[in-house]
Amino acid sequence: MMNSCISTKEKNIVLIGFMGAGKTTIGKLVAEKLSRDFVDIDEEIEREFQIPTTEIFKQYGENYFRKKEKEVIEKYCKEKMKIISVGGGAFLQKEVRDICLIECTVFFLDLSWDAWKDRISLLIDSRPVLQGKSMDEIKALFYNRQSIYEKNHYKVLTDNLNPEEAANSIIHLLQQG
Ligand SMILES: Nc1ncnc2c1ncn2[C@@H]1O[C@H](COP(=O)(O)OP(=O)(O)O)[C@@H](O)[C@H]1O
Ligand SMILES: O=C(O)C1=C[C@@H](OP(=O)(O)O)[C@@H](O)[C@H](O)C1
Ligand SMILES: [Mg+2]
Repeated sequence: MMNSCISTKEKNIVLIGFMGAGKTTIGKLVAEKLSRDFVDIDEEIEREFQIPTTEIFKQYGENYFRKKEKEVIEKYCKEKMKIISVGGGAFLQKEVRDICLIECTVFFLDLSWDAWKDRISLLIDSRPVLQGKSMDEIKALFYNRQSIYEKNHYKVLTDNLNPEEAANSIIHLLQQG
């Protein structure tokens, strides 16, 4: 069932952007500040499988993870008032882009490559897509992925914002309508 009759104020908020852009961290803060429920799609999948994402990729493969990711996103998109952080690869799937853009308010957390590369050590162990890649390959992935995030309702450049400031920017944009 589609949520097309849901008012903008009640719509889920979906955070998209490259791995490490801060979707999980900032999403939690937005949820706290707005007293809404927070859903992290990766955490939901990890809870179901009882293993981390890196293990899901190893044991079941990326295609299986993507199928599961789509199912979980479709499930939460049918709800309302949630703050949802999706993984950085979720928008690779057209069905995911379409349902999020139609049913929810989508914020792209943008970050420059220069700012992102300083975060690599925080990410390398937990992001299967980065493992075994050279810095040049990761840079190419970063730029190739930018086009999938172009379709959004709002974009927040987070280079000079701490998580709290980024969460406040999202809330400010929402309140402005
Ligand atoms: N605005 C920010 N400034 C500095 N560090 C950040 C910011 N947002 C997130 N981080 C840090 O970057 C890492 C990745 O954040 P995370 O929320 O997991 O990103 P994502 O969910 O987009 O992959 C974490 O260690 C987090 O503390
Ligand atoms: O970009 C990707 O392909 C992925 C991003 C990860 O989420 P974050 O964007 O929260 O790191 C997680 O879904 C998985 O490791 C795959
Ligand atoms: Mg995350």
